[in-house]
Amino acid sequence: MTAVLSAHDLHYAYPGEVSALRQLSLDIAPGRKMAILGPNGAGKSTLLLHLNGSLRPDRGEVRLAGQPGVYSRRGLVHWRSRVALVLQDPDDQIFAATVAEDVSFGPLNQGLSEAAAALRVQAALVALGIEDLATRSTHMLSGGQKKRVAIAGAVAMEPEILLLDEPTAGLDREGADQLIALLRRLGQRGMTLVFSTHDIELALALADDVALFQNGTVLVQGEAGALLSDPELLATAGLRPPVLIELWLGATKRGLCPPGTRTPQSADDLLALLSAAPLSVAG
Ligand SMILES: Nc1ncnc2c1ncn2[C@@H]1O[C@H](COP(=O)(O)OP(=O)(O)OP(=O)(O)O)[C@@H](O)[C@H]1O
Repeated sequence: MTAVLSAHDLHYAYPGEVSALRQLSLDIAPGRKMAILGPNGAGKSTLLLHLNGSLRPDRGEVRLAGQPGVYSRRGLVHWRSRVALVLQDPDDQIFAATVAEDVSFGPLNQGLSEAAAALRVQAALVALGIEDLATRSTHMLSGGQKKRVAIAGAVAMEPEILLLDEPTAGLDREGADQLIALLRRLGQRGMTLVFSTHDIELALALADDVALFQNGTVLVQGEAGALLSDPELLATAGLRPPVLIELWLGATKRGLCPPGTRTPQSADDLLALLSAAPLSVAG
């Protein structure tokens, strides 16, 4: 399998700073949802900025479908039409006067006609559940609304790969749940998703794959179910398994869950496993 996007031995230091990325290698498989999981300051945002060519590594290489990234103006337009990035702070991303204008920026920049861009805008606003905000001034939005507008702007570009920096930060529970559902739908349509988070529960709920990040490098990457249910491995990154996994591991140890089953990703998954256990053991 060729990675759709990959990083090879990246090194990067901000001007005057100690290094933010070191010896970082990562493979992103097509059509998968990957969590970049790590604590504050680990370098997650810096990595995402490299993955769409916004930052250029001091050493190493980012490859798009196996080809080295091209940093010329034309190369970057092509790169960013395939790999869209949603920044952590929507105020860094939104600059047009109205929501519809802002969301149309990407498609128009891709060379679409006004009419084709308008269709993309409408579809993205519907997908994010914010079609009623189309004509609103971007200055008059709440933080959560701005976040959705920023995501709509990226979705409207119909990228192959969508990078999201802390996508649920600043959203309330309902907003976060809606966003997770949307990202799952985009994943089902074949879009590759890469999101950074320090929230291990979000990684479990959404990711197929996880890259454990610490001090500017990837400690390990692997399938989410296996990685998030390995307490020793997680401890090396200063993390504990998600609560659901701790319950599942404890229940399996006590014979309340059949061994060797798939890692549960939700409370419903765990309840199904518990109800499948033989009554004589469970009782
Ligand atoms: N613009 C910048 N100039 C200088 N140093 C920076 C800049 N942005 C980030 N850094 C430094 O680079 C390192 C990695 O930061 P980065 O924002 O990539 O981490 P992160 O894992 O995304 O953190 P968080 O979860 O807090 O967003 C940190 O030490 C940070 O202080």
